[in-house]
Amino acid sequence: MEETQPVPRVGVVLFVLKGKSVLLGRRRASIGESTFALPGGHLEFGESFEECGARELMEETGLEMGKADFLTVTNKVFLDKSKHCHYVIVFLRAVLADPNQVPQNPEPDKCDGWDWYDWDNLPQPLFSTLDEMVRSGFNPFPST
Ligand SMILES: Nc1nc2c([nH]c(=O)n2[C@H]2C[C@H](O)[C@@H](COP(=O)(O)OP(=O)(O)OP(=O)(O)O)O2)c(=O)[nH]1
Ligand SMILES: [Mg+2]
Repeated sequence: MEETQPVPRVGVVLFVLKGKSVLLGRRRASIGESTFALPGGHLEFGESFEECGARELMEETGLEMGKADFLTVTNKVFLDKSKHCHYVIVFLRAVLADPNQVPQNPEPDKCDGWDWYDWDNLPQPLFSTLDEMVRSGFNPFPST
């Protein structure tokens, strides 16, 4: 039988911003279990980064994405417990199509729920990639 070699995967992750707040949810997933993370997921065949971000946001929170811009990219190997993965993650900054939309939690097996958190008072623990970005001084807000 042919053996499948592990390969790097591409993820698209969103900093959804509202005022000075960012949308986070506590993960229920093997990587980053119980940590606060941004919405996002795996890029599917043929998708643009924006299409992937909008699809993942809708699937995970029921929210409709508005304008989105490229922010940064990371290249990270996760050696979590028994699961080893390698991700290239494209981070987008996004706003909601309608800022009055309220996040839902259609995937309760994957997330405890979504809420807005002040950037200057983020919850802990943060998902490792996000934690590293915050510690390095990364700021997703547009410079005025
Ligand atoms: N959702 C999310 N993923 C992140 C963040 N930072 C980061 O490096 N990632 C990486 C690790 C994740 O395993 C990978 C893909 O995101 P995900 O696990 O949410 O993927 P998904 O929604 O498609 O999940 P699934 O359907 O496979 O369960 O992106 C983050 O803040 N949020
Ligand atoms: Mg996800």
